[in-house]
Amino acid sequence: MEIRAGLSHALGAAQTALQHAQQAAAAADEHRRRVTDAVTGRRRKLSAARDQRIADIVSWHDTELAALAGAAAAAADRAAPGAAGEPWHSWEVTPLAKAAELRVGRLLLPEAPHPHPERTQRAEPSPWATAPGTPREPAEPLPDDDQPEVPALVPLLDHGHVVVGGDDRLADELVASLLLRALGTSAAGMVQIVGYDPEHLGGGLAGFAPLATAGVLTFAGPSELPALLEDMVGHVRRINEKVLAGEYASLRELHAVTKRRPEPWRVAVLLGAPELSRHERSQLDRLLRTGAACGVHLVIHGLAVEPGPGIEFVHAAPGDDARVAGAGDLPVRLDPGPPPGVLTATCRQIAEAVAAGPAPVALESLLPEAGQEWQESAAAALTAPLGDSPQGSTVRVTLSDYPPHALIAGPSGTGKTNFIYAWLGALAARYSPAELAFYLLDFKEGVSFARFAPGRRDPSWMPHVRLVGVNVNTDREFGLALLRFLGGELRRRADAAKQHEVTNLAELRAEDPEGSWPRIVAVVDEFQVLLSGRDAVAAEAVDLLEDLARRGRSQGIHLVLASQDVSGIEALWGRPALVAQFSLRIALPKARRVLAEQNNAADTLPRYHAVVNADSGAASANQVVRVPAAGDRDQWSALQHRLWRKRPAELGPPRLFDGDVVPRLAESPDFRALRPSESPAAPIALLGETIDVTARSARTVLRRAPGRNLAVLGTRVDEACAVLATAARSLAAQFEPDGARFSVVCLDQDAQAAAEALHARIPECGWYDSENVDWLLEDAAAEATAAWPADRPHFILIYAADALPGGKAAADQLRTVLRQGPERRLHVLGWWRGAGLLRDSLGGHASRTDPIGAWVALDVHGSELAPFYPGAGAPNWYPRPWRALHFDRSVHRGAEVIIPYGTS
Ligand SMILES: Nc1ncnc2c1ncn2[C@@H]1O[C@H](COP(=O)(O)OP(=O)(O)OP(=O)(O)O)[C@@H](O)[C@H]1O
Repeated sequence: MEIRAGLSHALGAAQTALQHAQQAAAAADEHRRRVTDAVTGRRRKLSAARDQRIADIVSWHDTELAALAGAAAAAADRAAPGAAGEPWHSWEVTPLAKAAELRVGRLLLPEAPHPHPERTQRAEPSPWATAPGTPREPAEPLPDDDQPEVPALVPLLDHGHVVVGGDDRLADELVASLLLRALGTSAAGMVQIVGYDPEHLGGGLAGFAPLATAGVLTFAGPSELPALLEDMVGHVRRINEKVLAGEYASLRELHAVTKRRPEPWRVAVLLGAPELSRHERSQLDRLLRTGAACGVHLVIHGLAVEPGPGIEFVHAAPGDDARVAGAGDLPVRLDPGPPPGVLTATCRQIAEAVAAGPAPVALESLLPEAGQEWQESAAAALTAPLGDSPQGSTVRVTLSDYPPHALIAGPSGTGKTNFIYAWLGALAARYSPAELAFYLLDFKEGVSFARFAPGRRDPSWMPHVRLVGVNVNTDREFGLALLRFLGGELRRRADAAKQHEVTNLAELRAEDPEGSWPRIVAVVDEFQVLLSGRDAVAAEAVDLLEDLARRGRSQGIHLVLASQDVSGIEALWGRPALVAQFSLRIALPKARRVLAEQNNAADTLPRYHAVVNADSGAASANQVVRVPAAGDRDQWSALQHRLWRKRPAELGPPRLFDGDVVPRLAESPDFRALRPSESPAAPIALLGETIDVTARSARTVLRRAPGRNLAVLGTRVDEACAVLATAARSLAAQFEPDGARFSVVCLDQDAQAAAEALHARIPECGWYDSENVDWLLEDAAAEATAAWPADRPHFILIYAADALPGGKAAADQLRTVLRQGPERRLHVLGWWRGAGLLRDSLGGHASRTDPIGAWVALDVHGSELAPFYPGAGAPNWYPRPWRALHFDRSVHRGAEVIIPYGTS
């Protein structure tokens, strides 16, 4: 029992223990299941989070890379804009403000990104600013074409040199690309290429051949490498010395500071070379070191070059194997060479532009700032800029005691007139009219100086201009008149100088500060017309010129003589003393003889340039200047109006003498000044306008004295009628009504209308023709011989006096009137249709001619006038349309040329 009881107890305990154990096992199971579940869940979550994170990172990476590639492409665009980087299919010449890097191919980036289109387009905010980890939309792949392409660029112009190695064909294409892009990014002619291609004799640059015609491309022969290198080294030396001159470190810097580019880029293309000598090698190294600062660049293929600063190495190879040293290890895919069509067309275009010359510079560049005009004093000199020299410095021209006068030469069309405009404009803007006066004469046909005077379209004038003569090619007397006038002014100045005991203008001005002593600049364009021929006009002109040139220098009178060709002007070269005074010489392209004999600078001048030489043309004094365009009407009138508005109130317009214009009596100052008076003792008959610096009328005075008749000689009806009408109208203007008697006799049908018109203009004027002229003559002859004094003057105007009817009786009466009338205040103003016919009226060959005290000859040759001209000779007169020769015994030593007034 005990045992049983013991067993059963033990059993019970065992069962309990089992139960506990089973419970514990179940609990443990449960725990294990829960833990397992939790692990699985956590793992799933983690991997989801990881996936998300990875996706984010990939997306961020792609976007950043794309943005960076975009930024790189944009930077490349900026570094290589336009023609420097544009693909060939859309390529065109685009001159840039500064040198750019040049595209040779594209960089192959390590992982081609697939950016989101909006992101790559977006420039701001910078992709750098975005924190990593920010969720991004997944990148979408784009078609290949839209991927930002990052070009491979190499610097050349203003930076350094390029050495190309590798595949020959690809290297040639690459060199062609570089050169064309360099040409296309600069102004025509600013990149000059020298080719050295001993293997293919220029074949490597064949496409550029059109440039050779314009001198933009030259070739050095196989043996000429030393000369080529020497030449380039020479340029570097010269540019360092003269152009940079210690002031700038490089042309690039000079350009950045001054905005000027005085030298072209010179690119030497060396395509293969034999072994270089030590000297050649050192020249090459010198260029590689120092050339770029002076715009001398080398493009080398087939020649070993050590790496160095500023030297870019390109390895030409197909596919992805090309490399550009500047881009590190990145593979480069090279562009194909330029299409032949593009290459040839571009080269032609550049050659044409170079041949056409540089674009003109604006007149503005010579003028002081607006508001700064008229600030200079002309006491010592007149100085003005005329433009820039090719080296970029401003070229100034001075007129003073030395050099006092200028000689300008340039064949037609080379810009002589333009040069004069530019010079006068630059002077006029600096010196006020009180400091400077211009007298301008143009012997060429045309009206080039007319712009300085008021015209119908533009009422303004250049305030400094006192006289403008245009279309004076047949009126050489006008040139003479100007020289005489200047001679008078010279005397006035010399007298004043003597009075003040001074020797030149600067001193005179200091002694006489209140006086008006402007410097005078007298310009005579095509002055050879004045000096041509061996007549009296030429002789007097040369004498006057010589005197003016010699003495004018110290009195502030400066002569500027211009001509298409000074070489043949005998009157000039025959007088070495005269030529020597013209020490300022200005030669336009191809001008002959204006510079010294050995000085050929004008032969090679480009268009719109001039050689200015202040030392009588000695080569050492040459200054080349690029002349701005001053011919443009708009630019000119802007300047003229600006100065015109500033003119002093008392300054009137200049005298304009236009040889093509018939003057009008109503506008003659002398005619307008005539007033009627009681009984003028010396009535004035005006005859026409003199060819003079002032608009003066020629006149003859019909006082009571023998010989005071006027004869008009010649067959030209209109001119003869014009002279008679002028005389009659001017006489009539001096008398009260009834103060004088006028009779018009018309004996020529052709003059009828003019005679009638005159008759109608003069009140109470008698009219006679062949029917009743006998009455008048009878009356007049009686009057002329009467014993009683005449109560008033009587002017008889006879049209065609040689046609007088009435035979001998009438002729005698006329002779009596001519001989005796003037003393009785009876004056004949007659027109004879020839000098011989007048002689007949006076009584034939042996008769005296003194009843004709004054005459006006039209188409009558000088020699026929001898009998009416005192002394042995005949006046120098070759008839020309609407001009007449006037002579008045009582006042003239020689005859003067006049212009009849028009009939209106
Ligand atoms: N520096 C310049 N820049 C731009 N154009 C110019 C320049 N010089 C001259 N020209 C132009 O060239 C042409 C000829 O110039 P210009 O009339 O001055 O020559 P010229 O030598 O006086 O000829 P000509 O004796 O036949 O009158 C004009 O159309 C003028 O506008």
